[in-house]
Amino acid sequence: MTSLLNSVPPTLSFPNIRTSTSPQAHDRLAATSTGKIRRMPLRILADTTSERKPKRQEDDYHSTLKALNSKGRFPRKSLGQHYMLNASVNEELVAAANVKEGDIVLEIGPGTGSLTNVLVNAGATVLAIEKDPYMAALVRERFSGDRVQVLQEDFTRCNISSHMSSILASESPPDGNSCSAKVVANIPFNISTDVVKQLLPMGDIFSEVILLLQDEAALRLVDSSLKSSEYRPINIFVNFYSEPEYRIKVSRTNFFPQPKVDAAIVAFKLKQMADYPQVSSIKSFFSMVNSAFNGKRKMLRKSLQHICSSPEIEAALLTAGLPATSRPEELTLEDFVKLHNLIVKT
Ligand SMILES: C[S@@+](CC[C@H](N)C(=O)[O-])C[C@H]1O[C@@H](n2cnc3c(N)ncnc32)[C@H](O)[C@@H]1O
Repeated sequence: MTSLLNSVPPTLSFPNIRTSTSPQAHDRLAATSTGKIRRMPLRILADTTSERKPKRQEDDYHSTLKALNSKGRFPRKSLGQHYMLNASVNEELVAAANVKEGDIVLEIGPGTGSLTNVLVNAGATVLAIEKDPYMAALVRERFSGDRVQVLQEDFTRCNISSHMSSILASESPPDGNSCSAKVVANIPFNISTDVVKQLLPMGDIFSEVILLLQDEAALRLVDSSLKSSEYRPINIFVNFYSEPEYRIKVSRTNFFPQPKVDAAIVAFKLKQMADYPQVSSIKSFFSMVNSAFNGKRKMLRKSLQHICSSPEIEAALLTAGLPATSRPEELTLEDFVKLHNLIVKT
């Protein structure tokens, strides 16, 4: 695994904002400068032509902090506001999704817009969902002449299918073909599970979901092996709906303020519905998987007794090529699928 270490020059300092990790200090970080958001003069020229706009300069440490200062904002811990200071991490995120001219990209939590900037430079149309009204206003203002739509909403509560359907309908080419979309986001760590649960079953809308996650959570989602104590229903869920890949470790030193943990880029290639494992009912499948893990130490012939009798479960396990004494952490996704189709009558 590669690690992007110390890519923010350690000698750089910004006089108005101090970095710290304690909650009190996090909330005390006052932004006192009146510096304005940097705008590239070439943008104005580009607005007057139908040609593609010249690329803007990438954000760096100073521009990110300056953007925060321009709105008198200080990072809010409750919103997981750890801003990316290293443009090459944003480039990695965009490259992982292979974003091309004309792609439609959902970004969750654009913050100051440093990743949005790279997405726009790659030619994407961006739908950005930002919960913080001040940051939503900042990004809306910053990208006012670009193909960027900013919605001030809580991602965990918004109707993302409906937002995406509207944007896909308006952006689809006139030949009747619909275009597919991607997700690229540096999300707050505290909503990672919600985001994964909401987005992975949306293979009809998104082809790739590229997220910057907490490193440990990323490893648990992607690498959890059978019989490990980290193996959970979410692992079955992730592999049911996607092909996950741990891409690159990102050191905590790349964020402002610096979090207490490292991060990692994870790429989820979403499956289309036709490629999901064949189960008679997805709802009853996950209900069975959750019940199986509720009694993690229990054998399946006990924890699944509400579905059918112990002898029937033992017989199904043997038919599936598994020991009658199997426990949930010993079953792969394929094993769970076989077991479900043998014991659940829908
Ligand atoms: C980790 S910061 C990343 C900011 C920016 N993308 C960057 O790379 O610097 C997370 C961003 O998500 C926003 N956010 C937090 N909770 C959110 C939610 N539930 N829905 C949408 N945005 C949220 C925060 O306000 C913040 O701007």
